[in-house]
Amino acid sequence: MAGTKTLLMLENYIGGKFLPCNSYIDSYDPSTGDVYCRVPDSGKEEVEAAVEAARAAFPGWSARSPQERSQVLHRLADLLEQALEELAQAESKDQGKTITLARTMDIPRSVQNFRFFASSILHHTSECTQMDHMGCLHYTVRAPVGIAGLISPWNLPLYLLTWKIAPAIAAGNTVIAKPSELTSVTAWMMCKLLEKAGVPPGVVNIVFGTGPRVGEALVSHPEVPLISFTGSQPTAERITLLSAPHCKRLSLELGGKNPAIIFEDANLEECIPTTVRSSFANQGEICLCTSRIFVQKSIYSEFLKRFLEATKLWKVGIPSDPSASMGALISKAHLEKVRSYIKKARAEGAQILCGEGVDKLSLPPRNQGGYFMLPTVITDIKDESSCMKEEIFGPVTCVVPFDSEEEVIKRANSVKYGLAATVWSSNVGRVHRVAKKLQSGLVWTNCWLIRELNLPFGGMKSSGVGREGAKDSYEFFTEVKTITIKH
Ligand SMILES: NC(=O)C1=CN([C@@H]2O[C@H](COP(=O)(O)OP(=O)(O)OC[C@H]3O[C@@H](n4cnc5c(N)ncnc54)[C@H](O)[C@@H]3O)[C@@H](O)[C@H]2O)C=CC1
Ligand SMILES: N/C(=C\C=C\C(=O)O)C(=O)O
Repeated sequence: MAGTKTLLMLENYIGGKFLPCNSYIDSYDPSTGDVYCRVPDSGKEEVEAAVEAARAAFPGWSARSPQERSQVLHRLADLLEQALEELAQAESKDQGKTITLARTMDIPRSVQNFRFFASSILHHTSECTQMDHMGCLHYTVRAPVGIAGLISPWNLPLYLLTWKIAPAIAAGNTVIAKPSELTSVTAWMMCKLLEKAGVPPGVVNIVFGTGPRVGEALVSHPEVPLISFTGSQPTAERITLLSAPHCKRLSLELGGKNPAIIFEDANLEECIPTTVRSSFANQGEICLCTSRIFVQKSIYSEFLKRFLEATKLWKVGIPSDPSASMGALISKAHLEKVRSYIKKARAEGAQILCGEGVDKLSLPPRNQGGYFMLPTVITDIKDESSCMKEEIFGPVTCVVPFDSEEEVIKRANSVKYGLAATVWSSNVGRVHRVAKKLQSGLVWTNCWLIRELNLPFGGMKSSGVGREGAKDSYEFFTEVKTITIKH
């Protein structure tokens, strides 16, 4: 355990108060491998306190009008925006991502999440049907469910946490959120803004700590009727199991093994830089990242040559370097896991064309213990290989050739995941046809990660259960009732 003198010490935020914890976990700076922060190691006791606070806050918060709640969300968005630079610096240090990505994507999107749901909550309508022959009118009303349990991962820390908190409180719920123990700092910083934004005590409670301790205490608590989770599939299975005795409502956003399908008529000028980005953005640690690139045979050699050239320009640097395209991976354990996939691929006879084990990484002496690796491109690999089947969640992508449309759809669909696919072609008919046949909750054609927050976001098959977005999140975070009036 590290000495505590110079370390950043986080506290839980419960009932509008910062509260210390009995025990703490070390949190590492991924760019150096040094402990720099200590995170509360909360458990059942803290969840109990948070439930009490959330329960007490619920009647007042849920009774406010959507307009009143919307104003609070707008104020919070403004305060986050004012603190953008400070939050971006903190996110980059805590997660290992580049400062540029934190400044241009993570924190702006966190701000947008509050603004978006502050607006969308004002525009929902309910349903009404007539049954004149029975002299009846039927209509629906929606009400917040109660205390929402929100569990978020380490890859897009504030971005994904706010994507859950914003719709939950906009709809009138109170929440208990548990960020990843690996990246808790920006959630704690946001807590400092809640009172000023006008969020009443107990509406947003944040308990820090590990999944098995505080995560499970939250999921198992009988007074938390709904859980929204983003993370890995094995954890989702555990959450499902623990929620089953209480019949909880679950939203599960899980992993992907996302294909990019590149047809011979693709615009390679646009396709290549976008596919480099979709493979390696945020060190490949986004569930939407491309990890299987299928290229039509007639352009395979040209694509591979140009893709490799572009990948080699994707600069790995320390997170604070504004010219870096990629920073450090989240943890030593994760770096080792990602490297193990490359080892396996090599042992199976695949070719590693660039990156890990091929090129040399150059880092300042202070960062030699950081969790860095180069973007890695694998080829000559079989569809059955674990690199082509399992989520690696790192800067590794496989490039393989295909012949026909029918063949590539079958191969793209041949994994257990179904989250996000990209299709590159200038043939509009083909683009529609292929998009429709892919088993994927999201299909981007001739682009990647252009988000329309109104529309459903989520995966098929093992990539998840449920959807998030304006209407979908509203429906998840509210209980619907059908009322019949006989007149
Ligand atoms: N969005 C995604 O698709 C993500 C996928 N992953 C995948 O998962 C792999 C493992 O990463 P992890 O950090 O271990 O993901 P994870 O699924 O274990 O962690 C996500 C969140 O769940 C919590 N958690 C863990 N165990 C829990 C439990 N038993 N009950 C309640 N909450 C629990 C964690 O503390 C964290 O807040 C990655 O290598 C990657 O492949 C990881 C993060 C995000
Ligand atoms: N859920 C994830 C990304 C979501 C992105 C978005 O909503 O735009 C993930 O990487 O886990």
